[in-house]
Amino acid sequence: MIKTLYDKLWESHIVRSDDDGTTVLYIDRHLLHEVTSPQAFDGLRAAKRQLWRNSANLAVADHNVPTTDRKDGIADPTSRLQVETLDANSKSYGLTYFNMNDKRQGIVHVIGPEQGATLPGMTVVCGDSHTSTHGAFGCLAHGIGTSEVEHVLATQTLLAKKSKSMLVQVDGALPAGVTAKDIVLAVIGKIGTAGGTGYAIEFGGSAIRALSMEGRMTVCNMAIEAGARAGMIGVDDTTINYVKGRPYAPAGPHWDRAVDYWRTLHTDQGAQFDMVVLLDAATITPQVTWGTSPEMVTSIDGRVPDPDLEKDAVRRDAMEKALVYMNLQPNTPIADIRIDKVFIGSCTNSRIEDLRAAAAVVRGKHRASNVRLALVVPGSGLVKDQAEREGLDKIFKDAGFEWREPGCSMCLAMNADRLEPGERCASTSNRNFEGRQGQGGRTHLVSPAMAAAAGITGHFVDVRALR
Ligand SMILES: CC(C)[C@H](C(=O)O)[C@@H](O)C(=O)O
Ligand code: SF4
Repeated sequence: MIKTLYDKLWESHIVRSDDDGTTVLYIDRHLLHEVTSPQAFDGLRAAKRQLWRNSANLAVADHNVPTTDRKDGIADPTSRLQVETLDANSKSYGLTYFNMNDKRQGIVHVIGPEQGATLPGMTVVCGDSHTSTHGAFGCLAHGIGTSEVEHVLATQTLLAKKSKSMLVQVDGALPAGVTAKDIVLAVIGKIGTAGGTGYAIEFGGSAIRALSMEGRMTVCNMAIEAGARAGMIGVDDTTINYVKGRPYAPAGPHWDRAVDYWRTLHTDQGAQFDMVVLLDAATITPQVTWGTSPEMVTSIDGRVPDPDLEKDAVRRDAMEKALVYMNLQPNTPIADIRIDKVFIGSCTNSRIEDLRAAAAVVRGKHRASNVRLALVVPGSGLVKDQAEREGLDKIFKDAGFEWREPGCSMCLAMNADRLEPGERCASTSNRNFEGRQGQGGRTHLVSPAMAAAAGITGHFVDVRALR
């Protein structure tokens, strides 16, 4: 029988399925962080339930951790309480937990794959929308709510209904200087933030196949911003080579058996999708968002759009509102927009390859005088170590960029790293909603190379012209 990757992942995890499609799905890996787990543990305790399968869980503190000296602990009482609560819950339930001083600590979506805790063929859930990231490994991976976190802890299953399937096929060669982030921003620009609603998206095509695992994770990470709960990519040699030798990956004879199975995890030739979207990689340029939704995006050589030219009244309203919030005038060339801060980090773009790309741009140059702060926040302690072994920290520091400890940081400003009201930021993160990086802050989403380039010139610039 001819199947999509999604069919295969779904069917191999059904515990029970009712006539109306309601399905009890087995969950292989459950990742936890401090924001969405406290009530789940409270519920578990109140009902006197135990963990169904302790070893399926991996917990880490990431959203609220400081990115400067951690010896002083966490100053903000709310953040401190959240992290201490995860410390205590992990201890009392005997969970595997990377606390904030553990070298392996980092953003939950960076450390899962890094540890080999995310493996092809798994169902992976976490109380976090960007769990779609893990789909890059040929997994069925998506975010869940806090009551579902409790359900998974107690039963290792989830109640779910199958989504429709969408193939986003990106063929051709990406131009130099254009990255996975530009692909996914271009996809969202094309289908919109509601385009994937009700679908599980598989990304395919030669441009996706050519991406590293880091790049594939960037693409799947933002499937949720296209409205889909899950994004996924079929398994190939790139996947298998990445997983090999990681701490939680199978070894010895188990490895060979696993690889045999993993190699079946791709969509069969001729399988049908409910919807197919095609993109030509050769036409994609460096992307910059200009508004307060990831779909409000254009090319670096474009201009801020003019709402007066928009015929749809709802869209026109949203554009007008966004331009007021962003303090931008219609028709302004994107390259004329000056920035105050740079943020290189987040589960979208804080892996080693992202840091290498940014460092290659800033090497031997210096932060522009109008850029008050340029933060580089590695996705994990191990990414940070690797970057330091390669001398990337020195390149950033010499260029006037700050080199920080791992965590979510200024992606959502739950810790001390934030934009002040009115500040404008070139950010490698995934959301540009009002106030996302601090109240009144203005976020422009870009790739790491583009964020680095903006940090050097003080305004958005085509990174391809800078080299
Ligand atoms: C805090 C968490 C629930 C949230 C999410 O689910 O995405 C966060 O990670 C985000 O990126 O906004
Ligand atoms: S880095 Fe940002 S998007 Fe990712 S989990 Fe943290 S807050 Fe959410």
